[in-house]
Amino acid sequence: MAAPGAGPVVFIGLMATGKSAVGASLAARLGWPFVDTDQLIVARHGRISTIFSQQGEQAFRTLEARVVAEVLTDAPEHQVVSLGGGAVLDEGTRTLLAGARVVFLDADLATVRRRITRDRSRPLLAGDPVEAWLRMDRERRPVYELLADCVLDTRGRTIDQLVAELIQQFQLTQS
Ligand SMILES: Nc1ncnc2c1ncn2[C@@H]1O[C@H](COP(=O)(O)OP(=O)(O)OP(=O)(O)O)[C@@H](O)[C@H]1O
Ligand SMILES: O=C(O)C1=C[C@@H](O)[C@@H](O)[C@H](O)C1
Ligand SMILES: [Mg+2]
Repeated sequence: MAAPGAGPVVFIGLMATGKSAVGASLAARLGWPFVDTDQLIVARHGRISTIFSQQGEQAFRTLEARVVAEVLTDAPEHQVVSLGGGAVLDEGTRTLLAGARVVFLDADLATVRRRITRDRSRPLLAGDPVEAWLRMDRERRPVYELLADCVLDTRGRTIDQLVAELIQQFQLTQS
C-alpha cells in the first residue's frame, strides 16, 4: 500500500462495490463536492453502453482517462471522487492517484451478486455477469491493492457504516 496522501478522497474498486453510492454519501455528510467520473462521461458523451457499442472499449478508455485527468489534476483536498471500475487500467490515472487518499472498496461475489444481476446496464457484464465480475476481480485486485491507501471491506456493511468508518480512519472534517 502507498503512504496515505493528502489529496482528494478517491474511490476505486470493481463494478457494483459501492463507489458511487458511498462516495456520494460521504461527500453529502462532509459537505464536500462530489464528482463521479462515470456520470461526468455520461453528461458529456452519452450513455456508457452506447459508447461501448458504437465506438468500442478503447474509445471509452480514452475518454475516461481524459475526464479523470481533468478531475484529479490539482484537485482540492476537500473533494470526493468516485472512479469507474476500470479507470485504474490507465497509467496516467495511476500516476495521478499518488496524490490522492485512495480507498479501495472491497467486496466479494455474495455482496454484489444481486446488484450485478439486477442492473444489466454495465456493458462489461453483458452475458454472464457473475463470470465476468469474478474474472475482473482476479485480474484487477492486485492493481487496486497496490494503489490503495485504505482497503475497506464492504461485506455486510451499510453505506452509513462505511462512511462513518472512513471519516474516522482519515479524520475527515466538515467544510
Ligand atoms: N454497502 C452497501 N449496502 C447496500 N447497498 C449498497 C452498498 N453499496 C452499494 N450499494 C448499492 O449497490 C448498487 C451499486 O452501487 P454503486 O453504483 O455505488 O457501485 P459502483 O462501484 O459505483 O459501480 P460501477 O463501477 O458500475 O459504477 C447501488 O444500487 C447501491 O445503492
Ligand atoms: O469496470 C469497468 O471497466 C467499468 C466500470 C463502470 O464504472 C464503467 O466505467 C464502465 O461500465 C466500465
Ligand atoms: Mg459508479
